[in-house]
Amino acid sequence: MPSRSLLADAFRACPVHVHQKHIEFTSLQEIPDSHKWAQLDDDEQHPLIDPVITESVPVIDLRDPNALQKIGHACKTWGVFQVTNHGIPTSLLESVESASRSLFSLPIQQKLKAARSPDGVSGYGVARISSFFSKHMWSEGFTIVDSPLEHFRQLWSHDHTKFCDTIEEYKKEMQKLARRLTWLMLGSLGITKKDLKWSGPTDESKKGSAAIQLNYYPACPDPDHAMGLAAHTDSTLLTILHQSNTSGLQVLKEGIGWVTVPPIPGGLVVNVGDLLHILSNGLYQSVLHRAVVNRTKHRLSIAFLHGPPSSVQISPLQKLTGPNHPPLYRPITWNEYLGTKAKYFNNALSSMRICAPFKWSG
Ligand SMILES: C=C1C[C@]23C[C@@]1(O)CC[C@H]2[C@@]12CCC[C@@](C)(C(=O)O1)[C@H]2[C@@H]3C(=O)O
Ligand SMILES: O=C(O)CCC(=O)C(=O)O
Ligand SMILES: [Fe+2]
Repeated sequence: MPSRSLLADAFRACPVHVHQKHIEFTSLQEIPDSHKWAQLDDDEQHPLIDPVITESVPVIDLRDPNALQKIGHACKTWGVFQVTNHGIPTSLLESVESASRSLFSLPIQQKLKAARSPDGVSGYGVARISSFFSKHMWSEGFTIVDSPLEHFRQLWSHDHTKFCDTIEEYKKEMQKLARRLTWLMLGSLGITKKDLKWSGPTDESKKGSAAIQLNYYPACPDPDHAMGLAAHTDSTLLTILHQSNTSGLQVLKEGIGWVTVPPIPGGLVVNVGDLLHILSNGLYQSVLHRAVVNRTKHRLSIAFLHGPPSSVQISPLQKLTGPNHPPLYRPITWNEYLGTKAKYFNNALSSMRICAPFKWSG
């Protein structure tokens, strides 16, 4: 594992102060006004779609000989897909889920010992994007960048080692899968390792950076007026999400509305992130998604946020630009992009556009 990644420096210059009292969700019989959102299904522009009667997010078996082409199609049309036969052992997914469950079950005072600082990236707290909303979200999060040792020692003074080992193993396996998926996603656009200067296979400094986000959504007495995690795109190349067996993830499909991504046994959700959208010069969409909550069941999700080495400049790949397709975005590093996102949130991409968007044909 690389010692300390530059990603930890990303928010030093743009601290996020979220003025939110930490509450014990489970003790509440009704949602307080601070957490009450407008009726979620009232959005006429983006209605909620029943996945049984409409299209659903593609499920791709990585052993399928046509996986490359199916992945390319999913990235262009949905910006998200689920993968099966991905090689991550079920036992590891269960261990990381169980570690997350233990973490969020701790008393609030204990969790706050590992609270994320306003200018930090790692630790316990609300989602960074909370500062953009007047209402609070019905969730708790824990972000891991680099080693979780110090925070885990504060949470569990005696048995933190086993939780650290689980996270390290998860990071190692997910890193491999993320690199494989990146090549499949870029490969279906005709991009090879030669086209990407920072793609060296072994050099530590060229390995992508990553963060792990543990999300916990307690059961909620009024789920239609609560938001687990508000609509956002991920500031990554790609995100791999494991969700516990309760549904809650929804993605916005253009021209259709919010579509639920149901948990499937052994499946992992893969989102196209903003940096892959930039690399692909707009061919792949970074998917807008959100998490809703459930009246009786709590839900956990574990996101592996995969990015490039944090100091590498990301810009539209030369092979995907030309007279009819000029570069849509200026070059930017992952760290700079996280700063831009912290400032402009869902307008971050448009803030770095250098030419008017165009439609790709085909
Ligand atoms: C690498 C990162 C992406 C992220 C910000 C972070 O530094 C670590 C947490 C990530 C996360 C997870 C929940 C949703 C999200 C929007 C947020 O508030 O924190 C993402 C951030 C992102 O993708 O922009
Ligand atoms: O919990 C989910 O389904 C979504 C989580 C998510 O979008 C994230 O962690 O970035
Ligand atoms: Fe996300």
